[in-house]
Amino acid sequence: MVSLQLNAVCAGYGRTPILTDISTPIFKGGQVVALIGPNAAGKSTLFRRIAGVMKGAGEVLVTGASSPQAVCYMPQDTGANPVLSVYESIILARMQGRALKVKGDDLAKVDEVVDLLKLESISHHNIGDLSGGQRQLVSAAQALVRNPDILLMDEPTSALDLNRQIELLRIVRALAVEKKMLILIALHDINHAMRFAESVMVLSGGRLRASGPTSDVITPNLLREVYSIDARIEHCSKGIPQVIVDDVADQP
Ligand SMILES: Nc1ncnc2c1ncn2[C@@H]1O[C@H](COP(=O)(O)OP(=O)(O)OP(=O)(O)O)[C@@H](O)[C@H]1O
Repeated sequence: MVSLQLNAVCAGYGRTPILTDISTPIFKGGQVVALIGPNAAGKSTLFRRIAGVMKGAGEVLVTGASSPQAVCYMPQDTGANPVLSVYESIILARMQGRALKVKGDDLAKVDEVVDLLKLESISHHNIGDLSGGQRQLVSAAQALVRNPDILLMDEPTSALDLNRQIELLRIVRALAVEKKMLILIALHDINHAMRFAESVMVLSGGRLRASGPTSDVITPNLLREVYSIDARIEHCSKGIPQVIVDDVADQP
């Protein structure tokens, strides 16, 4: 099974350091890990560093991967050419880094993902004609179709309506369990983190403020220190902890 551990990881842009000394426990496949933190905390930068798009000091240790292209980074929006159809853009994502000949099992995988994310009705539409939420679902499809061992999803629900947010996160969680994938998701919605992630990493100012089981880490104290809000943890009718925000905290 795949596993990921960060050891004193750093990264920056030019001479400006952004991430400092990030070390984590070992995260194993089969789970969802939420990455939370305020704007500009360094969440996307950390994903780029894990995906190998950025270099820096420290180690990103991946073991048990099934292929050399174990890690897939899903940006918030699809970068696909606007004149491609949805279906074509998903095939191209599937074929990334492989021989150009599309085989039957590639098309079967594309069909599976189109079906999973309910994209049939728009599969022949051009990317340039889609709504923001539809583009975001195509970005998710482009990531899932590659069947990575480790999937880094950067705010995958930011453009989706509430129903589709829950639907996508349910699919993601089921895939993590079923395919033993390790899925890291950057989220601004703490309640989604509490509902769908076993573990959480909290970034603030480019440093790891806390990490561990979601219900242990997300507390009123942490929310006050990291987000400057006064909040309580209540439980929904299914018994899942959820954050109720009372106010913006007084600044010290
Ligand atoms: N390409 C870049 N060149 C220079 N600085 C950058 C670049 N991308 C991001 N930064 C800076 O790095 C810092 C962290 O940005 P990053 O996008 O990683 O934060 P984030 O936690 O993902 O933020 P958000 O929640 O707002 O999406 C910010 O100060 C940002 O201005």
